[in-house]
Amino acid sequence: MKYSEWRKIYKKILDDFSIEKKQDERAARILTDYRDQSVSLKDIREIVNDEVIILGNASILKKQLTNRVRFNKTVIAADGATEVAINEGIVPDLVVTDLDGDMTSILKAHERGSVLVVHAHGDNIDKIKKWCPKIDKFLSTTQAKPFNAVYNFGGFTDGDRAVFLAVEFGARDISLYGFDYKDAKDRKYKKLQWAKKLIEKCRDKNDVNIHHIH
Ligand SMILES: Nc1ncnc2c1ncn2[C@@H]1O[C@H](COP(=O)(O)OP(=O)(O)OP(=O)(O)O)[C@@H](O)[C@H]1O
Ligand SMILES: Nc1nc2c(c(=O)[nH]1)N=C(CO)CN2
Ligand SMILES: [Mg+2]
Repeated sequence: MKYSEWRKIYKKILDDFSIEKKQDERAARILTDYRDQSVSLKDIREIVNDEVIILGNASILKKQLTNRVRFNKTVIAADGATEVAINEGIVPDLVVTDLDGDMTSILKAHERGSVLVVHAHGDNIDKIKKWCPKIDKFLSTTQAKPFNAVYNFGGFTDGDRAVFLAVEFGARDISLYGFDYKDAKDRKYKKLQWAKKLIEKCRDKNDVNIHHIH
């Protein structure tokens, strides 16, 4: 999604969650301290196939992954879903994270070959400073205005950002495991309602198939 289009949605999100844009921008600038660790867009393009599986972190995920035959599509884990995937012996091709999932599992996945997509926002600056030095290579994203090698493909939560990223890199058919927008409370519930709305928007704008696996 172009930033000119995302900006209108971003304004509504800033209002809805009382997020300070200036802090999001500050976080994005801090990511540039790690620019020598950048993964190229070409690397991401090679990873994302036509058919993609995205793992969200709803409590149903574990059951959905247990006893499944291994996937032969691109697998993208959204943050906390990485822990469930790794415990089931699945190494995601990509992990989309704002660094508040289980970092031991995320770093383990990275050691085993997962490429990380690290998102900066005003409320994870400490986590960026703590974890980015420990990551070999990653792609940087922001929800504010993109610049240099800090990208914005659209999306807000780790899960819907994974959908926007997949579509940006050519995915046409996306299966969502571990997505249950009602399975949370308070601020997290509100975030999941945004995730749902944004995934629908992404599907309608790009005419891609998105299946929720139950
Ligand atoms: N019921 C659910 N509970 C948690 N995550 C869900 C659920 N359904 C879908 N998801 C997706 O899985 C993603 C990863 O979940 P995780 O629990 O790691 O969330 P999170 O790191 O707190 O999310 P965020 O940082 O995006 O708020 C979420 O960003 C969301 O898009
Ligand atoms: N500033 C800010 N940005 C975010 C936040 C958040 O809590 N604060 N949470 C997100 C998804 O969980 C994504 N972006
Ligand atoms: Mg997260």
